[in-house]
Amino acid sequence: MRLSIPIQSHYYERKRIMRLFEAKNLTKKYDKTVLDHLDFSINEGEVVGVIGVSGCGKSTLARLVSGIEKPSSGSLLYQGKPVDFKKGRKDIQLILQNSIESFSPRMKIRVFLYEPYHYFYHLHKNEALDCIKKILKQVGMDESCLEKYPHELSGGQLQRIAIARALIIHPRLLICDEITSSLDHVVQREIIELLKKFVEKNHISILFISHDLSLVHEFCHQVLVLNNGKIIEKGTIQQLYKSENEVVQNLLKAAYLNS
Ligand SMILES: Nc1ncnc2c1ncn2[C@@H]1O[C@H](COP(=O)(O)OP(=O)(O)OP(=O)(O)O)[C@@H](O)[C@H]1O
Repeated sequence: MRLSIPIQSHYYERKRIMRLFEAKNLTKKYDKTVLDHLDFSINEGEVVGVIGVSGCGKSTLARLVSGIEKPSSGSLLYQGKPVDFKKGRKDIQLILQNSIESFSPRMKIRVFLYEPYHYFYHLHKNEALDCIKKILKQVGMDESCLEKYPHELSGGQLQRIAIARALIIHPRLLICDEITSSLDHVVQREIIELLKKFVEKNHISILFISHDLSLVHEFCHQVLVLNNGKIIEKGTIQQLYKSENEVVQNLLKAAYLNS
């Protein structure tokens, strides 16, 4: 009993430092309630998966966490304080399923990758070029892509460029909304391996939205199951396999049948 106070307070301190992002009572209503009082947190260096059937609110969640849309009620905390999306724009980045939509068709990849250096770091083009070459190497692309337009690259290559651009900004939290859905299995694995390296090396956190449970299994430390806008289960994927919730069991069964 005498030992419990220091141990608990030490543990609490550690937890407090590690917690990067928190959603409390997060609610979004359009004509109906799409997200209903969600509570969850993401620690530094943690990959949190979000799964659930189509229409359960996954992309809406991505838009709220990335600040594209405002919640109807509830709060979003970053390092324990309400997220200031103007100031914190750099720290939280979103990558979408169809990267081609985030590219301007008339903008060469070189310009697309230079923009964040200019906007966030005020770097001159020549100074940025060295950094761009480095990050391209890290995402497994070579310099020849710099003079190309988006339509000249494959879906997998564009997704790597989108990841490169997000990483240039040095985010602490990366939100990935179905980023591998339109890619074949080999490229999907390559993208996951790439992200794993960034998590390990740079200790970034990821909110990983996916309907592919095998990727979630392989990549995520913790998983949230959304259903009708509510979190119906959270835990490791191993814990989900033990869930008695019928919706969770059906999701796992469907994943097994599709694999
Ligand atoms: N801007 C909006 N206005 C009104 N309703 C919306 C809006 N955006 C999303 N919705 C509704 O919110 C619900 C959740 O949509 P959302 O796209 O978040 O689901 P999802 O789980 O990502 O689906 P999917 O897996 O099919 O992409 C849907 O019923 C959708 O019609």
